[in-house]
Amino acid sequence: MDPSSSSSSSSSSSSSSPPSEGPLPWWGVAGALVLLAAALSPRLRFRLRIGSYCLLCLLASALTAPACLLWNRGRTVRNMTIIKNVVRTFKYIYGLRFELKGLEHFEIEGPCVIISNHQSILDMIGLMEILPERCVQIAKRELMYMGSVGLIMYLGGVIFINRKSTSNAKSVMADVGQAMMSENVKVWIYPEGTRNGSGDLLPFKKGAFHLAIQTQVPVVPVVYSSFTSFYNPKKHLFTSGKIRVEVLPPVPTEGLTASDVDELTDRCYTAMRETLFRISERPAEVNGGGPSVSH
Ligand SMILES: CCCCC/C=C\C/C=C\CCCCCCCC(=O)SCCNC(=O)CCNC(=O)[C@H](O)C(C)(C)COP(=O)(O)OP(=O)(O)OC[C@H]1O[C@@H](n2cnc3c(N)ncnc32)[C@H](O)[C@@H]1OP(=O)(O)O
Ligand SMILES: CCCCCCCC/C=C\CCCCCCCC(=O)OC[C@@H](O)COP(=O)(O)O
Repeated sequence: MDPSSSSSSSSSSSSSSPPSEGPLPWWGVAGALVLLAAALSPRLRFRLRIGSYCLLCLLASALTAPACLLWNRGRTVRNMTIIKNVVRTFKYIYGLRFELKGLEHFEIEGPCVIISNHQSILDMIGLMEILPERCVQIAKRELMYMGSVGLIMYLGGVIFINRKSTSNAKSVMADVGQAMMSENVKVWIYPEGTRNGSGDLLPFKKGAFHLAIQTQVPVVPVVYSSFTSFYNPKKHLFTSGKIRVEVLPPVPTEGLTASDVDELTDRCYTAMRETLFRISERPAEVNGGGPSVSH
């Protein structure tokens, strides 16, 4: 019997008979069950999607940190360019599309204080979509302990404050003011002081406005449209979506003093709230603006 024929016969017999139908490996079964459960359960689908985002941030941070260290040898605002280019790819993974308006208002020589509304941890994608060069953020210090994400924030020059201690926060912000001027750095602050997914604005904290007046630099308001059409943790909603971003004209602070903080805060709050309602296609409230400063 010709071995080739026997092999061909065995191969023909093997090619004619269906592949051996052994049981699925355990991981195949587990994966199939997760996918089935996710298809059936919005809550699970939401948790898988937002969990993948957290995992992506942790992994991307762990991989970007060595690049920052090799390229820029430590903590410097120059690392923000590397971080920005990495995070900007996330929008493709989650199907987020940005419509940008007013970027020319970022073309400011020298430092400024940028303020924007803050809706969720997804804001990092919107932040990096338009982040100008040499711009760092003010963050709650708890974020420093978020593993590789905390490390990458540190390397990018993020300034950590203790929100629970006004005196500590004020002294840190005073140091920020000096660094802004000496190192020609812009500072991005979320004046609401916390995430707010309501589709409206929380009353503004005053630190950003004190900082701008103390350094006599302009305040540049930035507004992101409401995420509620595609992201709502309470409804386990997290799909793809469009985000309108509008950079408003700089608000000058030359000649202003600490006694002008409340008026400057109100002016920015009102302009941002009107913009938020407009770009989110939400009817403006009949009774005008809400409270602008924390009481
Ligand atoms: C490669 C993959 C990467 C994957 C990860 C992606 C990105 C990571 C990398 C980089 C991006 C990092 C982005 C991080 C974003 C983090 C966002 C946050 O953490 S938001 C929360 C923290 N931020 C804030 O809280 C800012 C807003 N808060 C303030 O500005 C506050 O004013 C404050 C300074 C914290 C003080 O807080 P307080 O509650 O006391 O607020 P008030 O404003 O009411 O002030 C009380 C009182 O003090 C006076 N005041 C305030 N500040 C000052 C000042 N600087 N000087 C003088 N006086 C001040 C104020 O006027 C009040 O007095 P009065 O009522 O009499 O007027
Ligand atoms: C080894 C320790 C590992 C820790 C695991 C951490 C798990 C989460 C990991 C990554 C999450 C990605 C987050 C990207 C940065 C988000 C910045 C942000 O938006 O923080 C919220 C803060 O603005 C306001 O907080 P609050 O609304 O006041 O609350």
